[in-house]
Amino acid sequence: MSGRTPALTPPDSALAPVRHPDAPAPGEPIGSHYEHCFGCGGEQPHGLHLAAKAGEGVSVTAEFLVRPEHQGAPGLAHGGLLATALDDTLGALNWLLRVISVTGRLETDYLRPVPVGSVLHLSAEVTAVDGRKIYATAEGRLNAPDGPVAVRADALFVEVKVEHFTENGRPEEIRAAMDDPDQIRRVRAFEVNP
Ligand SMILES: CCCCCCCCCCCC(=O)SCCNC(=O)CCNC(=O)[C@H](O)C(C)(C)COP(=O)(O)OP(=O)(O)OC[C@H]1O[C@@H](n2cnc3c(N)ncnc32)[C@H](O)[C@@H]1OP(=O)(O)O
Repeated sequence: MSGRTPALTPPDSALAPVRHPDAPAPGEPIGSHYEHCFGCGGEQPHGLHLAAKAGEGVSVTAEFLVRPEHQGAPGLAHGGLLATALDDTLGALNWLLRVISVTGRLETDYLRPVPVGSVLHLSAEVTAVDGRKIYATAEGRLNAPDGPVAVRADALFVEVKVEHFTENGRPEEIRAAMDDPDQIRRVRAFEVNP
């Protein structure tokens, strides 16, 4: 198994993560931040449809049913999609910290093949915070929360302002999201920490 690169090792000055008082309660579904998100959006027909739940502390869990459209080799999940599943589960940690952050670096270990039809039980937690840098780790287990670990990742997320999205996203989608008459969807797409 690979070791962590220095960029993913929190410095001695890093602090333990703090669960936000308004974070969803353990066991509560987190829901999609954006309906067209490939990882968790309900309106992406070929998306992963990840359903994340808050865990204890600064952690989340999620499940991903590997469907035929997720194949790489015959009958096996594509590795890039497995990285996406890990990345999106890690992204859900934003709701526990109530900050907006994006993936800066993601290092993935593939430990076992993941057959089509498997349910990948994902879990992720923040391990340390250093200013805008959020260090986190995730793993995916086959077919049960205590099944064998098939994939794992270490990641660095970097806190950003909402302008990261509004100034860089394609204007059509930004406008559509901002004009969404559903206020909850509008807030989730743009304001993790209103
Ligand atoms: C609204 C709903 C939301 C909800 C959002 C939920 C989305 C969930 C989806 C899953 C998550 C994603 O896929 S997010 C999409 C994929 N990611 C992206 O598109 C990000 C693209 N990259 C960028 O925009 C940028 O590079 C940033 C924001 C990551 C960093 O740029 P910056 O803001 O200028 O900050 P910068 O000074 O460079 O970096 C800050 C600190 O982080 C460190 N750092 C930065 N990048 C790296 C890196 N790759 N490896 C190591 N370290 C790094 C720097 O050394 C520095 O450390 P020091 O000098 O301070 O020590």
